[in-house]
Amino acid sequence: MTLDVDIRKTLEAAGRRFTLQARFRSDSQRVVIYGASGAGKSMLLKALAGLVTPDQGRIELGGRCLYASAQGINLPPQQRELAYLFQDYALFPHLNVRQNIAFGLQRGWRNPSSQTAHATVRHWLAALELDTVAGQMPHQLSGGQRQRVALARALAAAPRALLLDEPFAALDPALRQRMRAELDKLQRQLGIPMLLITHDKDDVEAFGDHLLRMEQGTLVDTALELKGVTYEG
Ligand SMILES: Nc1ncnc2c1ncn2[C@@H]1O[C@H](COP(=O)(O)OP(=O)(O)OP(=O)(O)O)[C@@H](O)[C@H]1O
Repeated sequence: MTLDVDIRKTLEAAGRRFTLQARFRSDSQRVVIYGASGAGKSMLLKALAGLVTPDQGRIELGGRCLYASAQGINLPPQQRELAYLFQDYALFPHLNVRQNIAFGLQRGWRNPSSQTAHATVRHWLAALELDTVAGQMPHQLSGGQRQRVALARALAAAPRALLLDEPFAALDPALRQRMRAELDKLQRQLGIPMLLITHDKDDVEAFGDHLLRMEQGTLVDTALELKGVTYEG
């Protein structure tokens, strides 16, 4: 699936100005955006998801226009069919594992029953080895389990692509390695395109089939750099 992005956004706060400029095109199933803290990675991911509106530009995924300032197109997040995995997983603390996953299924379904036994929920509980903790609340889970629940909730909605914000940052080093291997396997099984932002070189090695570097708000396509193509931002 081709992701085609050309956006610009300027933010100003306390006399400081930050400009995000991102232009890239990728057919890769595994895109990694690498950069230091504050470089603008999260802002780019949020712009793709529809959580931040660029000042100008366009975003296309698989030939479908998600945003185009010139045409006044700006699909709301729920119509973009993208799953967003937040750095802290953002699980609903008052819902158990089964309910959290069910929440991903039906937009606007605010209160799924605790006995929800929807086939899709069962599928994702099994796929991510969460059967035994299905009735537990998020605070009763380990870090790795929490991440799996967030992934299951994201994937239950059958998104067209998965956006991951520092997916392993909240885990201790040993678990990080294991969860990296699990995500690697899952992504290959599902064949779902994913775009991951990180400042961790190990994530780049594991998932960076197409690597882009974010530097002070500007995106540099390392594939083009290697080919000697000048990037104009
Ligand atoms: N609402 C805002 N108003 C003004 N500036 C902002 C706002 N939100 C973020 N910024 C600035 O935009 C820049 C990019 O922030 P962003 O969160 O995208 O960085 P990041 O690369 O994801 O960093 P990290 O890895 O620490 O999450 C930062 O310098 C930040 O200070």
